[in-house]
Amino acid sequence: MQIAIVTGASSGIGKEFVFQLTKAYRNLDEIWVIARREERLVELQKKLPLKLRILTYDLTEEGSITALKELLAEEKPQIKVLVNSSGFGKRGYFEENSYEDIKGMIDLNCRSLTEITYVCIPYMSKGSRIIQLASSAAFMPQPNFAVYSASKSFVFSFSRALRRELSGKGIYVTTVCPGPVRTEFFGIADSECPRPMFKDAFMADPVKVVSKAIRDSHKKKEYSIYGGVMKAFYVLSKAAPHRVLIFFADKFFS
Ligand SMILES: NC(=O)C1=CN([C@@H]2O[C@H](COP(=O)(O)OP(=O)(O)OC[C@H]3O[C@@H](n4cnc5c(N)ncnc54)[C@H](OP(=O)(O)O)[C@@H]3O)[C@@H](O)[C@H]2O)C=CC1
Ligand SMILES: CC(=O)[C@H](N)C(=O)O
Repeated sequence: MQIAIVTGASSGIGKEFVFQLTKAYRNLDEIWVIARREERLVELQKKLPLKLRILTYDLTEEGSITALKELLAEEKPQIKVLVNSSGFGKRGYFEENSYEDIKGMIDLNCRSLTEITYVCIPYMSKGSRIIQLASSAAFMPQPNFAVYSASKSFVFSFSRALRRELSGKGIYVTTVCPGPVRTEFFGIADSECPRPMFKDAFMADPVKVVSKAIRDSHKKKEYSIYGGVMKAFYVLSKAAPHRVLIFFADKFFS
């Protein structure tokens, strides 16, 4: 059985991946979709011809990835694509964030992504793809979004090294680093601290971000950055001293 696995499939970027993978990978037998909101996943199934395996997991809960591991051992599928899209961020100064949110960001964005990748690799082979959702927030430390941006730097760093390690097996890892994308993400992220207004000017369409990510993954690209502004930001984050960028980010953009 050939499958794709998509985490964060109940909303936003993950959900869009499910739609677009159905068209981009014609030989899939199933897409395994992971999120907490089962009703959303059931609704998604109604819109798709391909069978979805609905896995209602809270990935921060002990045992959820063990359940996935056991299911993989039982079904022994060939994983053609893994998309790790579950994630959340909470804006605000570190000491003002609740520790529950801080721990949750690290747990979901870093630990669960790492563990899912680990349990899936044994079921991948030459030509399989891993698509990891990092963010443009990975490019430099961001005051007022400190733990989120650090969690995404982890994803970016881990995934680029993993790409090298897996290249001998013909498994390709692409890290997706979007700027702001119009999804439900901001309902949670901005609930206690509004986002800087300028972000609204760069809000991208998830359809375009995902379409580029799938194209870049097919081209075996190391990373996928949608839009000229975010590409320029990436170059700036490489060229300018982070001390200076962090100062301006805190003063004008937090
Ligand atoms: N939107 C943006 O501007 C950007 C987003 N990103 C990244 O892209 C990824 C997707 O974000 P986006 O689609 O925008 O956000 P959404 O809020 O729209 O989707 C987040 C997804 O993660 C799932 N999720 C959240 N918590 C858990 C949990 N504990 N266990 C299992 N699943 C969970 C949600 O499902 P449910 O609630 O049903 O569990 C949902 O499907 C994230 O990693 C985000 O950091 C990167 C750059 C920009
Ligand atoms: C939420 C994100 O990850 C985005 N890159 C942003 O900085 O708004």
